[in-house]
Amino acid sequence: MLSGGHKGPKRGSLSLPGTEAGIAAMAACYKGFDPAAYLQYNYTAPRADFERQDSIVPWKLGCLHRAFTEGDVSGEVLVDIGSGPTLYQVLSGCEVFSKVLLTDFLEVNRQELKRWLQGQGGDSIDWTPYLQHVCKLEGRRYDQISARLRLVVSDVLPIDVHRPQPLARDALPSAGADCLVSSFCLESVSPDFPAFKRALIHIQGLLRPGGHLLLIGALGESYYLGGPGIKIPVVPLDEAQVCASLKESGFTLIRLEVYVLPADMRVGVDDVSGVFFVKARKD
Ligand SMILES: Nc1ncnc2c1ncn2[C@@H]1O[C@H](CN(CCC[C@H]2CNCc3c2ccc(Cl)c3Cl)CC[C@H](N)C(=O)O)[C@@H](O)[C@H]1O
Repeated sequence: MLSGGHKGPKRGSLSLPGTEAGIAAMAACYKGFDPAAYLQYNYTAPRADFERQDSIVPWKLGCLHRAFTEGDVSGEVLVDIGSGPTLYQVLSGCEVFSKVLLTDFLEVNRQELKRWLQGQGGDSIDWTPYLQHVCKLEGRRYDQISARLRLVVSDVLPIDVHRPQPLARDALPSAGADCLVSSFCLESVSPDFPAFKRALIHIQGLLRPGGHLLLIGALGESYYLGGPGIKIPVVPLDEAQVCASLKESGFTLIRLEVYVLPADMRVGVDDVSGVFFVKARKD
């Protein structure tokens, strides 16, 4: 109960003053997000150096490749939560699923993805090295993987993980998606740890029971640059908080892998110290 006998709103609702203000403040931070700069910061060398085993992007692609192809992940519908202007998250998944949905909060990011999918050129980044790397991992042909991606990615939808219903109602089958992938989203869009945990519960609701969650995130990060001078606060997480949040939101952890950033991967665009990869299943 709030002071003075005033009956406060029920716990965990969006209408808690601090929560609503914090979520609005995060949305305001994202107004200046610059997809081209963001891609430059995180998706070129050294963070995306395919000649280096200890580069972040090859590590992420390896985790996703193993998780999608070890035989337990199956179904029709894969949703990527908070895609940003990137599609590396679904390169392995697009071979397993016949319907892939990309999602983001910002129109500028959705436009970036739609542009690549239409194949008319003018992209902010050349995804060729990414597709070639995954082809090598999976023994697939380059022209086959890009055609497959354009075939199965059926939409790029707006999403807000702070809403109990993050997607439009008709976006998914009534049973939910068969698999979710989400990379660096929840901790980078939440004002605090309670909001991170609520967002995890919201996306859990998008998944059918027995469906899989492949979650990539930052450890020990407090900010990142979403563009020149666009400093976005991040909820600093440790492994214990990640594992506890998964358990609390109705997931069984299958595997947790951790990558510790070598010094030369710290390039001044954030203060992230590690990256986690989680494979989990909805109870
Ligand atoms: N309410 C909201 N609801 C839903 N989605 C929202 C909301 N609000 C904002 N978004 C959207 O989330 C997306 C977060 N986005 C940037 C953070 C990553 C960044 C910072 N942390 C360390 C790190 C990063 C990137 C690479 C590497 Cl290697 C590292 Cl270490 C992830 C994009 C993509 N998935 C990626 O993997 O790069 C963004 O596109 C928003 O538009």
